[in-house]
Amino acid sequence: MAGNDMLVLRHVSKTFNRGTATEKRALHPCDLTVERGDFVTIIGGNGAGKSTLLNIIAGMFLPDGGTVTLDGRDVTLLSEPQRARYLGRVFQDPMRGTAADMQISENLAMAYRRGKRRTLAWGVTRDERAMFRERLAGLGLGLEDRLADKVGLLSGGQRQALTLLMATLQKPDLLLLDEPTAALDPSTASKVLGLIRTIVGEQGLTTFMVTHNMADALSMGNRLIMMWEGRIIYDVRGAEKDALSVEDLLRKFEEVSGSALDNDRMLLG
Ligand SMILES: Nc1ncnc2c1ncn2[C@@H]1O[C@H](COP(=O)(O)OP(=O)(O)OP(=O)(O)O)[C@@H](O)[C@H]1O
Repeated sequence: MAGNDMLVLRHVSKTFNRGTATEKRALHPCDLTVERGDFVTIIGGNGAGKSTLLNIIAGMFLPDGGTVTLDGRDVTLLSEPQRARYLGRVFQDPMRGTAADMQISENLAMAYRRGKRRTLAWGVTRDERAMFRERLAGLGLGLEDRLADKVGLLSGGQRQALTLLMATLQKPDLLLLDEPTAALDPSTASKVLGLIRTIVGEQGLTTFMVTHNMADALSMGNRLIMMWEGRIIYDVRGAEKDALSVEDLLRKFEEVSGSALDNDRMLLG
């Protein structure tokens, strides 16, 4: 394997409810190589297999066949908690990434200690607190003065920003963003996208971002993948991606699928 490949999927497939009336092939055998530092945006209609792909990478469930290799390690059979130390994840639901009844500093401490040997005494050290304050200040949301506040007091956008910070506090091999701004109002969404851009850029993180917003899929990242019916039908990067418009994406979708993109949630930007 080339040393620059961060994630390699080989013939990864997934069928739900096999052998029953509700059998659903969510992912046809799929091959994908993601280079270190790639920022891949993923678009596609409802049920195209985007979340299935992310969930297989995260170890939420095992593929029926194929292998997942992360930074040279075969992680195909590793459980989700075993994989968690290599991955950072932000979900669509702002409630999911953080513990509401714990303080901001405690949430950050949990993220910071992930994968390390637990210390016996619970409690946030003075050094950690200073580091958290500095990192929170970088978000530009005033959270650095609210370390002792319970996370449940924060707005959805603040929680997503905090989840993003937690997911990247220990530089992950791979950052998985599953529609991270879909539940936010447009101005908050654009702030969170700005933070994603900054943090990913600063750390040079290898990143996947599922989005229903075509304009965001075009403006973020260096590579774009389009999915349809459990297949990757378009994969474009660099200058070729930069030159694309939303209309180009719609045309591409029609060309490959033989149908217009019919999706209430698909935002054309
Ligand atoms: N746990 C599951 N059990 C049964 N079927 C599932 C499960 N998860 C996903 N599916 C089915 O697999 C297909 C792909 O779903 P997936 O969630 O990956 O699509 P998606 O592209 O993320 O769609 P959306 O944009 O609507 O979230 C869909 O038909 C879905 O109903």
